[in-house]
Amino acid sequence: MRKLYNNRKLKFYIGDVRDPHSINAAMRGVDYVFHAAALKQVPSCEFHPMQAVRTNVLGTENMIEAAIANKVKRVVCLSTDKAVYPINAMGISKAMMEKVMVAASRNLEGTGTVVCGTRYGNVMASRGSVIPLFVDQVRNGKPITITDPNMTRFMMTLDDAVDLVLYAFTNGNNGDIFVQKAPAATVDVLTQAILGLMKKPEHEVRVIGTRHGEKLYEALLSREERACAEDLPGYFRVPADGRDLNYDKFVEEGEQKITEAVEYTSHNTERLDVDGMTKLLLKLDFMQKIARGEHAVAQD
Ligand SMILES: O=c1ccn([C@@H]2O[C@H](COP(=O)(O)OP(=O)(O)O[C@H]3O[C@H](CO)[C@@H](O)[C@H](O)[C@H]3O)[C@@H](O)[C@H]2O)c(=O)[nH]1
Repeated sequence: MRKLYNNRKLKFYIGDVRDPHSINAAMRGVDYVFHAAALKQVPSCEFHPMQAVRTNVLGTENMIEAAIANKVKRVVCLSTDKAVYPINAMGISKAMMEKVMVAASRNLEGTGTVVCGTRYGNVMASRGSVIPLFVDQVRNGKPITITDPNMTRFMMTLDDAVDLVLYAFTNGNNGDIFVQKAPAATVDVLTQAILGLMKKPEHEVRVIGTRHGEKLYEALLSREERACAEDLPGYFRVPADGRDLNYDKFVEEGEQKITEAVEYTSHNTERLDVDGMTKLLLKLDFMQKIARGEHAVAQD
């Protein structure tokens, strides 16, 4: 990376969020932190859950403590839709990461540090994800392996993900979690759109069944969060629950709203058809190259 970017403003450190000393050194003199370090692949976390705890939960605690100690002004933690109603180790560890962030946010008065978070869905064509996998399968003449044609996922471009992080960075109060409103598609629609762009509509497709820890659909907001989320143009803001442990002080407000609220999921958001999915795919440099028959490498 140092050679690739060749920019004197960039400094690279060898370290690990699991090692507090290494991140403390990297945070000296830093104003802002975007915390993206994570074990993010669902099946591998399923087999190694404690590794997910070490990086995603304890690593976040280390990072926030180092940020406070070094008087960092703003910290944005990146989470995932898989943290909502989590069923897999990756999602559970990210849900705990959010809890660590929100709990820390309650004790920051007077420190000058603000911590907030973002939650997003699948970043299209990110490294190790389904789009580059399907493209490789087609190129190598292998069948496309579909888990479940009816499974839906939120679809975001890398630019959308960056916009969300910058939105949180600009607008976040302590403990806020921001979610971007996003369309979704079924795996079947995604497959048809990719095959159409690669001009291989007849390519063999094989259904392999759901992988470890996978959900039929994802949620970006739980019902309880939707009831208290601020509905902003393009985004939702979930404020931290600001109550303390003296629950008897608080009137039971908001229960009616929770009954009426509906979670925000990849099944009930705007649904893309093959045309819509194709248009969205063509926003990606990666897919434009693939559609032209050129070589392309997935982004991180
Ligand atoms: O051979 C395959 C692999 C995947 N899929 C499906 O494609 C969709 C997307 O899969 P994948 O790209 O592996 O992403 P997810 O497992 O949904 O997880 C990604 O998206 C999350 C956001 O939801 C991030 O938090 C994770 O880090 C990231 O790996 C899912 O419905 C899979 O079942 C297939 O049909 N066939």
